[in-house]
Amino acid sequence: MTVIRVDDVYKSYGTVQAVDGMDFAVERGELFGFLGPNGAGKTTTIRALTGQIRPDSGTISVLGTDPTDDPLETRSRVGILPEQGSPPSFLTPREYLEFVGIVRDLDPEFVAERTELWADRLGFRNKLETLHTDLSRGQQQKVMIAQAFVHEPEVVLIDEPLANLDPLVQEQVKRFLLEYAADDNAVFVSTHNIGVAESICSRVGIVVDGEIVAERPLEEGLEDGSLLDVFLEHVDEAGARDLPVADRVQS
Ligand SMILES: Nc1ncnc2c1ncn2[C@@H]1O[C@H](COP(=O)(O)OP(=O)(O)OP(=O)(O)O)[C@@H](O)[C@H]1O
Repeated sequence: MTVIRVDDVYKSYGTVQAVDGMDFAVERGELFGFLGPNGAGKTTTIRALTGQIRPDSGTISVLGTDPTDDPLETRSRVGILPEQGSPPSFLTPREYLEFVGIVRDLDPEFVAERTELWADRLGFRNKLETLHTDLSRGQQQKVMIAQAFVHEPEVVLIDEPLANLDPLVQEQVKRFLLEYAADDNAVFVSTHNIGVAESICSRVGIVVDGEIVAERPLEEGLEDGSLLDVFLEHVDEAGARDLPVADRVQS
């Protein structure tokens, strides 16, 4: 069943054409990778998927609803982990997750139980009562992951999921995302990191200059070389320069 559908979407900021005829669909059970270089239009697309901006033209449907028609309904059924989002500096993780629970109209006992579960899963239990301002960037990222999943959404939109996390936690989060998607949910991961896309995604769409230029299923390996080869084939020199060094030297 299709849970995200983006049909011929365009969005410009003044003279910059950020999204330029974007087309894709994501099904339940998929961990879909939205892979593109800096400035490809990934964040703009996520903002449209969450109803924060209205496309200039084209249509978007998330769980059967146009997110700009009913952003609150969309956000109640969707988990969002924004790029470089950080929790409020003046709250502790426990207070913030309680706050998210209230906004999402969740039972406080359920939220308290989920808070413990996420704190254990990501290893921030000893920081539950510490103000975010006193947490490291990686610890704040863990709290942001917890808030995206606390209401057990059917669709989760994540911008650069593993940013700032240490390798052990990266592995735990990868495993969790795979399990979460397989449990009849959909996880949409936006990233410029080929390694991340290759290691977790069941399917990848390569985004260049505001549109998807290639799509590949990844579960059974690629027929036309590595994902890096496919990526480089479709991304111009400027995009290739933006790749993390580890990805450039890996082929
Ligand atoms: N508010 C804005 N005003 C003007 N231009 C913008 C704005 N937001 C984004 N852009 C431009 O739109 C294009 C797409 O940006 P977007 O943030 O969607 O890319 P991205 O793929 O998420 O990049 P990155 O991987 O660097 O986060 C870029 O050229 C960017 O400079």
